[in-house]
Amino acid sequence: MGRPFLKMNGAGNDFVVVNALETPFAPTAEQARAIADRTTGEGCDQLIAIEPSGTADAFMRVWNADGSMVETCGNALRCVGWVLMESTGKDRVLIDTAGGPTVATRAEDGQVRVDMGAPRLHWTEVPLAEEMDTRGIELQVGPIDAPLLHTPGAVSMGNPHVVFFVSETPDDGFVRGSGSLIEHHPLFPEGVNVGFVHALAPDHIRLRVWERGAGLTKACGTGACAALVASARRGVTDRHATVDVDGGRLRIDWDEDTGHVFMTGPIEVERTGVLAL
Ligand SMILES: N[C@H](CCC[C@H](N)C(=O)O)C(=O)O
Repeated sequence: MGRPFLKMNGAGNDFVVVNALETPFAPTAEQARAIADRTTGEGCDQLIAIEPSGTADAFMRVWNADGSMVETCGNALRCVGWVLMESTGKDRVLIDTAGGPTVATRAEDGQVRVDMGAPRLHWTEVPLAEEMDTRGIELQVGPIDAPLLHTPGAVSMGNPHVVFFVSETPDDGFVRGSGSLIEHHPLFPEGVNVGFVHALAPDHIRLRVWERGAGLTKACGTGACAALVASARRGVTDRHATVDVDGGRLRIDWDEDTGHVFMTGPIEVERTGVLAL
């Protein structure tokens, strides 16, 4: 018995989305990895399940391409928010995740806005393996006397992020080489998503991300949120910025009153399919 799914993306970050509101969906890590495989499976950055929730319109479960189950996924929240709003006729839906509750609403031009909640900024919340100032942690890559990368910010959006500030947009080789090195660095007990911020203006960032468990992706929603928060904390940008990622453009706002981070961006339904589980 096959399992229907929607193939979707948010700014190019792509997902296989399974509606598990009526029928449970519990793939093993190996099955999740096989689905995500771009050669022999459906191919996606993350596998997503929309599950029932006693406290929200739905619970969103996330598996990375490597089969690991993780806390949350910003771009997928926008896609799942769209699916739920379309199916219920609502303009606002509450989506719970292992990284905390979020609210999705319709935005202009068919885009979806998600309230990602407040960033978690204490070293124990990222988490880090030792106490550090998360505005600029003691981590460097490359020669001791001339590091290629150093003093990044660290932020959790429900999932762990380290954010480096670079003076030019890094190429694929640099992102892959340094990202894969840092993803499993012992300073990050739960691993980490690695962002590279090239600040173009106080309200404009170019961002590339090496994702924990998925590698170099076209966009990372929580990564864009973490990048804006880390940049604002360092005075590199304001609290409101356009974030250009490989697959498109996101708008990130770190609200002064609520302390919540809002992400607005496009969603796309690419196709439907059936999983041969
Ligand atoms: N790789 C992330 C999960 C997906 C995040 C990303 N795709 C997003 O849009 O936030 C992690 O292991 O925490």
